[in-house]
Amino acid sequence: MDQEFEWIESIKQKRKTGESVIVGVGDDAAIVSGVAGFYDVIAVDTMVEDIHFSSVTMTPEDIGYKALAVNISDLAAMGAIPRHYIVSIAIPKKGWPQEKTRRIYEGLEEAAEKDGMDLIGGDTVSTSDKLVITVTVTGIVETSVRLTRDQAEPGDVIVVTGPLGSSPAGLDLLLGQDDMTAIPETEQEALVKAHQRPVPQVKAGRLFAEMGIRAALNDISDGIAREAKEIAEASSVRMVLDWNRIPKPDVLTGFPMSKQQDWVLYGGEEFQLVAAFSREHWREVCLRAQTAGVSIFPVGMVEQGDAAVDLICEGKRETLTRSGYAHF
Ligand SMILES: Nc1ncnc2c1ncn2[C@@H]1O[C@H](COP(=O)(O)OP(=O)(O)OP(=O)(O)O)[C@@H](O)[C@H]1O
Ligand SMILES: Cc1ncc(C[n+]2csc(CCOP(=O)(O)O)c2C)c(N)n1
Ligand SMILES: [Mg+2]
Ligand SMILES: [Mg+2]
Ligand SMILES: [Mg+2]
Repeated sequence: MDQEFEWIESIKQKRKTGESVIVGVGDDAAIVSGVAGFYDVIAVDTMVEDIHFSSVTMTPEDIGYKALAVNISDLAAMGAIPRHYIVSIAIPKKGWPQEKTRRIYEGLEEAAEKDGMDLIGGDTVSTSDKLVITVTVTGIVETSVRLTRDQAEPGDVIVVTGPLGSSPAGLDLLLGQDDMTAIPETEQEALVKAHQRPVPQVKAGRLFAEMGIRAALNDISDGIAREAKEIAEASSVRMVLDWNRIPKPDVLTGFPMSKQQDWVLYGGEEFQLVAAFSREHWREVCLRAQTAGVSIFPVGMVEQGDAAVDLICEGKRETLTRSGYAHF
């Protein structure tokens, strides 16, 4: 059998694809069915070896899992129901034998399983240097729903769906960048897991979509400081965050404030959602969240003013000048 053909056979998902896949892996392109009353939602994110992961920080399974999870997170931030994914992979000529690369697909399938996503296609090429994996995802959202970054209004409450800081702290642990030996082993493992296996907040996104309320939603890929700034700019509002209210792992609170802020505000790769919505919906959001098993933490308020992010911390209110992770 032709080697490339054999490779494609080996990476096809084991689960049978759903009924929406009319033509899946194996032809020139995929064909999927549409859904009446819904729009298609499409996103793409790339992970590059030694930028987003290294042999020290992630196993091949982790790489696959995370490459899809970060994309599902963008669907969640639009309130979408995940459906399909397409994988483009550039494999270095050295250091990535076929069996090791195939393990990436084990991770991809693991991330796909929870939301019943189907692999519908992809591309495989070689590269002279680092491994690059690009995943495109599709989902659907009700045509009436618009959970975009420009939806925040003065008076809104700002919430996040989970603790911040774990993933960057986990990365520092993996890279041995800080003396974190004081942290108990099980807690260390939790931080590392948050980095390697982030959980996209699909249920939380759907909660806002199903409620049908006005809300600005963003997933936290580059740190809350940057994601809040994106909402501030798109909505022309001032986002005011209260440090004490931002949920963070207890084990981080013993570190110097500047280190804590590096992790919690600027670290990123959390893949929690940050949302701004009217205070009049606060009670209903909380009730629905409880029923759905979604966590909601109020972390600040939206005010009128120049597009900026203010932080209230240790009795002072200051406009944040630093941003989160940036590639350039
Ligand atoms: N090279 C590009 N060409 C076309 N559109 C792009 C390109 N890069 C980013 N975009 C678009 O810009 C917008 C913001 O992209 P960005 O990647 O910052 O969002 P994100 O995926 O939420 O963040 P992150 O990549 O940190 O997870 C999206 O609409 C995205 O599709
Ligand atoms: C080995 C290694 N070194 C550094 C980092 C940190 N890092 C890389 S990309 C990124 C932001 C999200 O990227 P994007 O904006 O492309 O979504 C962060 C915080 C890592 N994950 N692994
Ligand atoms: Mg992106
Ligand atoms: Mg995003
Ligand atoms: Mg993204």
